[in-house]
Amino acid sequence: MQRAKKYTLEQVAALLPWPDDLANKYSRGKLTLIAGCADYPGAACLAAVASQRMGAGYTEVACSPESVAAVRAASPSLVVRAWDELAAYAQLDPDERGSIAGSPAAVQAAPASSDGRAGVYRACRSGRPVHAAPRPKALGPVAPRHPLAFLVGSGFDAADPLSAQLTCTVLEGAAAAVLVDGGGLDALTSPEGRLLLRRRFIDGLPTVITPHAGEAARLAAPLALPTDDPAQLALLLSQAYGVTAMVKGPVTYISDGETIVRMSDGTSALAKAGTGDVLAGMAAALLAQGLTPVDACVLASALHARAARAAAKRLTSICVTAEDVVAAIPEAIASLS
Ligand SMILES: NC(=O)C1=CN([C@@H]2O[C@H](COP(=O)(O)OP(=O)(O)OC[C@H]3O[C@@H](n4cnc5c(N)ncnc54)[C@H](O)[C@@H]3O)[C@@H](O)[C@H]2O)[C@@H](O)CC1
Ligand SMILES: Nc1ncnc2c1ncn2[C@@H]1O[C@H](COP(=O)(O)OP(=O)(O)O)[C@@H](O)[C@H]1O
Repeated sequence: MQRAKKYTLEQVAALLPWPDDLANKYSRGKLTLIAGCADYPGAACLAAVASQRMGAGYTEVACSPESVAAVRAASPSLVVRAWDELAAYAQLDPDERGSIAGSPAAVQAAPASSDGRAGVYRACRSGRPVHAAPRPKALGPVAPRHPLAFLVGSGFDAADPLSAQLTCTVLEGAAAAVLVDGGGLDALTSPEGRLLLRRRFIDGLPTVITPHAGEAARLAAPLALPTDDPAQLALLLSQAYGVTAMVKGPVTYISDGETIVRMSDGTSALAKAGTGDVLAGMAAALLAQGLTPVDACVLASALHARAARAAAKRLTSICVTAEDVVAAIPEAIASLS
C-alpha cells in the first residue's frame, strides 16, 4: 500500500504565484467557470470570487440565465454571461457537434483570429451544427497565448441531463486544464465522459477532480473501487479516470496516480455548505496561473485550511461561513509569506 507524503510549509509557500512587475490581467491567467444552475447560483459566486482572490487575472463565468444577476452582484469585476450558447451546443447529439475546433470552449482557448469562432457562434445561434474546418493544429494540446483553465460543475444539479452535457462539452473542447467539481462529476462515469477523459490524458491535457466523500463513492461505484481508505481512493480514482484527484474531507488527499499527498491542516469550521465551491475556485485559479495539477491542489488546500482557521479565530468555528473563508484568503497568503 502506497504511503502519503506531506509538504513542508516552505514547499507550500514556494508555490505562491506572485505576479511579476510587467504582469497584465491576461498574463496572470484566465479562468472560465461553467457553473451555477438555477437552483445553485451561490456556488458559482463563491467559486468565482475565490478565483479572483486566488490571483487569476481574469475570471469569467458562464452560468444559467437565472443566475446571471446573482453572479454579477457578487462582484462587479467578474465577467458574467448566460451559458445559453454553450448549452444549445452541448445539447446537440455528439455526432452533430462538428469538429472539436468548433466547440465554444475550444474557441476561447484559441487565438482570436481562429476560423473556429465564426463557425461555432453560427452553430449556436441557429441551433444547427456547422461543420467547422478540421481541427487546426494550433487548437491542440499546445500552450495557448496566455495561461488559462476551465472549472465546470460547481452548482450543477447532477440529476439534470444538461449538467452532463455541459461537462462533456467542456472536456471535449477545452484545450487547457479543466477542473471538474460538484454536480459535474457524475458525468465522468458515463461512457462518453470516460472516453473524453482518456482522450485528454493521451493529449496531455490536465484534468482535476475534486469530489467529497459522497461524490468519490459515486465515481468509485461503477469500477468497484474500495472506498474505505480515502488516501487509496484518491490514488485509484486518479489511475482509473486519468486525472489528478483531490478527495476532500476532514483530511484531504491529492493524487496524480503515482504519489499521494496528505493535507491535514483543515478545521471543522469548513464543514459548512459552499466551502467546497470556494476550494474549487481557488484550485482552478491556480491551474489558470500555470501551476501543475498537484501543486495547484496542494496550495489551494493549504490556503483554504489556513483561511478557515484565520476566520475561526475571529468568528469561532461555529460561525464561519464559506464567504468568510474567501474573505480570509489574503490572511492565509500573508501567513505563508
Ligand atoms: N450555495 C450554493 O449554491 C451551494 C451549492 N452547492 C452545489 O450543490 C450541488 C450538490 O452538491 P451536494 O454536495 O449538496 O450534493 P450531492 O448530492 O453531490 O452529495 C450529497 C450526498 O452525498 C452524501 N455524502 C457522503 N459523504 C459526504 C460528504 N463528505 N460531504 C457531503 N455529502 C456527502 C450525502 O449524504 C448526500 O447523500 C453541487 O453542484 C454543489 O456545487 C453546494 O456546494 C452547497 C452550496
Ligand atoms: N471536519 C472537517 N475538517 C476539515 N475540513 C473539512 C471538514 N469537513 C469539511 N471539510 C472541508 O470542507 C470542504 C467541503 O466541501 P464540500 O463537501 O464539497 O462542500 P460544498 O459542496 O457544500 O461546497 C472540503 O474542502 C473539505 O475538505
